[in-house]
Amino acid sequence: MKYVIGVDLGTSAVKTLLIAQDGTLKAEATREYPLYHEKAGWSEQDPEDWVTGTIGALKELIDLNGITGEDIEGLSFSGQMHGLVLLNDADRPVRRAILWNDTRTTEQCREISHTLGDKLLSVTRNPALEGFTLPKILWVKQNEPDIFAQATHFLLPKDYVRLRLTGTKHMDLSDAAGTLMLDIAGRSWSQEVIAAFEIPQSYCPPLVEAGAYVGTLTPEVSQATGLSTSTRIFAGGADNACGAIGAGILTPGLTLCSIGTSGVILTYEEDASADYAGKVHFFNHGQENAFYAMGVTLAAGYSLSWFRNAFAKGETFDAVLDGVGDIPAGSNGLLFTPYIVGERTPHADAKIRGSFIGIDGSHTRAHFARAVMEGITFSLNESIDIFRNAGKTIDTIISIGGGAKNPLWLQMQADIFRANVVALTNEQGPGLGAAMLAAVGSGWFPTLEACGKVFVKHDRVYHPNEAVSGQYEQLFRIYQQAYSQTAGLNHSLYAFRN
Ligand SMILES: Nc1ncnc2c1ncn2[C@@H]1O[C@H](COP(=O)(O)OP(=O)(O)O)[C@@H](O)[C@H]1O
Ligand SMILES: O=C(CO)[C@@H](O)[C@H](O)COP(=O)(O)O
Repeated sequence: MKYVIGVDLGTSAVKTLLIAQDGTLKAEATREYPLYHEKAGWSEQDPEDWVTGTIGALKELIDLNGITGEDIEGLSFSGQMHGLVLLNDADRPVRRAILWNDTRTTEQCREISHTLGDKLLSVTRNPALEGFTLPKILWVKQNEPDIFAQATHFLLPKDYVRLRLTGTKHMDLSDAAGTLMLDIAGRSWSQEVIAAFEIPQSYCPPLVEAGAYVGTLTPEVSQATGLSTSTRIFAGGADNACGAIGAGILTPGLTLCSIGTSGVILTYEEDASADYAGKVHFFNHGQENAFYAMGVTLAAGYSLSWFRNAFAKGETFDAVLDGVGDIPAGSNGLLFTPYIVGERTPHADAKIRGSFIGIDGSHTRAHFARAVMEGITFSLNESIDIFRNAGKTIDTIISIGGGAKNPLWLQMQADIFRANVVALTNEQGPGLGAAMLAAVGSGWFPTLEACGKVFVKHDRVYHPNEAVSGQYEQLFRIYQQAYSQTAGLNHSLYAFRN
């Protein structure tokens, strides 16, 4: 039997999937790693943790499943986007990686917007947001000049892991799109952008397609994992591009909802002509010559994880959500805004923070848990609103990520989004997309669409309940007022955060 492996370098953990030629999941292995929040708004990881975790998970995948390295034909990656890994000339990180959910760079974003003016949107197709990579490079340059002086080039998280596994250095277009330095339509580094901030061309790695063959494992990694040096390694893509591939979002008309640490609503774009005026992100897809637009809720699953850690430590998500189904839509008047690390869509605001509004003496922990789920889903609905207002039809949504594990949440998505929500059997998120890139690269299928027909399997469809949807529509209009009603208070409280 032949297999491919998908490696999903997530924010909370690296997940490795062993996938057979019929698309079935044969095994998986995961390694978690820590996040460092030294100051409010900061979020960092140690790239060495990613490498150790990936090698450990790959070894477990091979060791425990009675297969040999030679059985694995291809391996590819999906990675958390935007994280800055600054490297020296020996290809070693000069500091910890600054992640996508780190919001220290508001000043640098202002500088980028001011310097590039209209060019920013026309070339990079995105506004300057704290999470993107270019502002992080400028932050290190301005705040840690001694460290910056040691750096000679940069990579994104999964590119660094791939470098350590294969010894080859690349960045794929779908991930490069999130640096704010790529000419998205032209599919090349924007000379205008990098020159404007005096970033030498040599800082930017060679660009490849997500499906490109990039090499084989080094003998050391082969020995450490049990994988063979004959396994072909393919570049891989940004986690949202891979999530879209793994959910079969490969043709126009399809929409994805992903609730992982962050949450996204993503729609397929067959060319770069759509213009959302920067209200949503616009990036290159992992499928060649295609694109996608997406709105991002920074703390989607993270809000529920925070709630569990703060108020139900040690409990499973199922235990935390116990009783939530008995509470009516609207959590008996309790509303939650999931801005606990700032927000991106539709309010790009690093200083906003979350609220519970309408706390009543009768509310129990289950009301709070339901309000958290509803608030996250309302936030995602803001992105759906943007797409619908731009003329897109959104009637069917494929739902993935940890949030898709709970049937109640899937029904809530259908009710709030007023769309049919499709769950996948064996939902594996971006890791499956990475495995599909490896399967196509290994010659198992001629195209990603052909692979999707075998690998992506639909499960139950959740239809909106008209009465509940009507209630949620009213609640959503109330939710939409919460940002402007709480922004001033939160901005004043900013000075009191550590
Ligand atoms: N059984 C569950 N029920 C509801 N939500 C869940 C469940 N399991 C995980 N989640 C949510 O999914 C999130 C993790 O999703 P995942 O896709 O694994 O994250 P990432 O890849 O971003 O690290 C958690 O933060 C949690 O909010
Ligand atoms: O910043 C973004 C997208 O722009 C995030 O979606 C990251 O790519 C990480 O996502 P998780 O899968 O860890 O939630």
